[in-house]
Amino acid sequence: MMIHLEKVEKSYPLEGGRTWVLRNVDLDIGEGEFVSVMGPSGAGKSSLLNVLGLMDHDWQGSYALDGVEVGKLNGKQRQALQREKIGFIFQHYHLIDDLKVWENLDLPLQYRDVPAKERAARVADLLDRFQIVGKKDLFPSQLSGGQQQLVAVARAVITRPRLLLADEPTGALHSGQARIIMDLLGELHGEGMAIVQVTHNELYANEAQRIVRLRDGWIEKP
Ligand SMILES: Nc1ncnc2c1ncn2[C@@H]1O[C@H](COP(=O)(O)OP(=O)(O)OP(=O)(O)O)[C@@H](O)[C@H]1O
Repeated sequence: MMIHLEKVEKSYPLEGGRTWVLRNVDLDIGEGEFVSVMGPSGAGKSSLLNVLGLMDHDWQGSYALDGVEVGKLNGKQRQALQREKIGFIFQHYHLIDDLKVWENLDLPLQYRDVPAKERAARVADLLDRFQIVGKKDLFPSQLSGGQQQLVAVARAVITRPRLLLADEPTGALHSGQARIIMDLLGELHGEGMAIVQVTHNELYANEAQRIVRLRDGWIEKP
């Protein structure tokens, strides 16, 4: 199992008690599996993704990623594991405003010491695929919302992570752009990448192999 969650719980303190966000979550995701997470607003979908992506470490229970018990790692080890294995598409794009589009794409490859020639080839390939070659020297603020989301998706996959976590990757996109992203997710899955996508769209959810439904922090039994 690539991901093994057992009795994962998350809550926030609230006057006089706690508000629960994840309840007793047991979840297994296999190597290379493509899973959709659905559920009403506030059900805990983003919270679950943050736990899976090691963005959040303030939870109880057990989470093993490739056999490594994540709760036992310190901050530095968590960051190293995250960098090694996980790509994240955020709901808000988190692009770096003072880097040009191509520099935003290049940066994660620099972190991983990918040689310059290979970096340039991968950046060119994604710009081409996403039909944003003409935007490569612009800054994020000079792009439309949909274009920014495309760049964010490109940045998340450019390092070819083993696990891709996508929080509404098509949320701000018109259907043509959304199709480009869904086709890309399908291809990456075909190449063996494990993908967990949060979506409100039943059609896109069904392109995954399995749908996990959350409600009030609980996983609904199928
Ligand atoms: N810092 C916080 N303090 C208290 N409650 C929080 C905090 N952050 C999130 N929550 C609560 O956690 C619950 C789950 O939020 P989460 O963002 O995971 O939901 P979601 O299913 O992703 O929703 P959406 O579809 O609207 O994005 C919500 O009820 C939210 O109010």
